[in-house]
Amino acid sequence: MLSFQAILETIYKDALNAEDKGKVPTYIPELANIDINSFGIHLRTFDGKDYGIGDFNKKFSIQSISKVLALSKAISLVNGTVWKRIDVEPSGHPFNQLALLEIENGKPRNPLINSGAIIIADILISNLKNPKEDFLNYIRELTGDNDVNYNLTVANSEKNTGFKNYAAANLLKSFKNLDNSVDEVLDFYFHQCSIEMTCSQLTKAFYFLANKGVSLSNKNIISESQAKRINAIMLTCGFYDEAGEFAFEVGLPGKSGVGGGIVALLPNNYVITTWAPGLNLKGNSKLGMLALEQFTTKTKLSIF
Ligand SMILES: NC(=O)CC[C@H](N)C(=O)O
Repeated sequence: MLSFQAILETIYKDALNAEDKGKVPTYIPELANIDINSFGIHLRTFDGKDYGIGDFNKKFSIQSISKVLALSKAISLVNGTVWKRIDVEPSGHPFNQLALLEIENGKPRNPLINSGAIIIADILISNLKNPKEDFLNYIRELTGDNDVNYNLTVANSEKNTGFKNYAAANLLKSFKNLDNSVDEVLDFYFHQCSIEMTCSQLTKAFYFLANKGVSLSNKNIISESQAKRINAIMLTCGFYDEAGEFAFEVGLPGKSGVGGGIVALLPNNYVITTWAPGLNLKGNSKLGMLALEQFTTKTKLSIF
């Protein structure tokens, strides 16, 4: 097999030549300004090596990738409560779809679609002393790097335009599945989505999920069984109505965000992050998916 660096270089070159790079999202105005030609990949293997190419040290908006870290924090605080309020089934629908939520009486299909993540935000607000500060510190600790911050312009941009998230939170409230006020929960949720990180920071932050719940700095974040379950949820729900396609093409648990990032991992083996801001019609990074499909095909390192 070629070296990991050589494989990343081939994938990188091929992806840059792709004719269709997808489209940057415009529904969050701040994200529409990002250069569609940005592209980075970062890989960390369990023998302690790491490999990067392109814009892997440039910060981007992690958006829905934050949902996995918020879920991990909530589970570490109140495991049982989470599953009384949210299900663990793929939705087969876009991340911000509301119809199912109404039909299913305010119990979101899973914690990685917006309605589920809004409940996780509610749980964190109820259980953290200083929610926004504590959550940011949690991510800094996972990453081993204090240079991780909220982007307040992006958070405000979403606050002014996130009408569907307001609708979801109001629906949850009407079904009595939201303890705190709609405004307070969405303020936290928009901040959480606005966090900016690089590919290499995200690879570090997600290490504990590939490592039985133990972080890069050897701290027990969640139990081995909880890590297994979060990976199962990423595999079945991490890409909304494209989760099947991602499992089919790539074969790894992972999570995407509309900022163009994707983090994926092979337990006990590696964590990989890609960033390419152009999205496909389902809201997942077009080149990121292509690159990861190539990576697991060329290395034969997937869960299947
Ligand atoms: N898929 C995403 O990354 C969506 C996150 C975005 N902040 C939203 O709520 O719409």
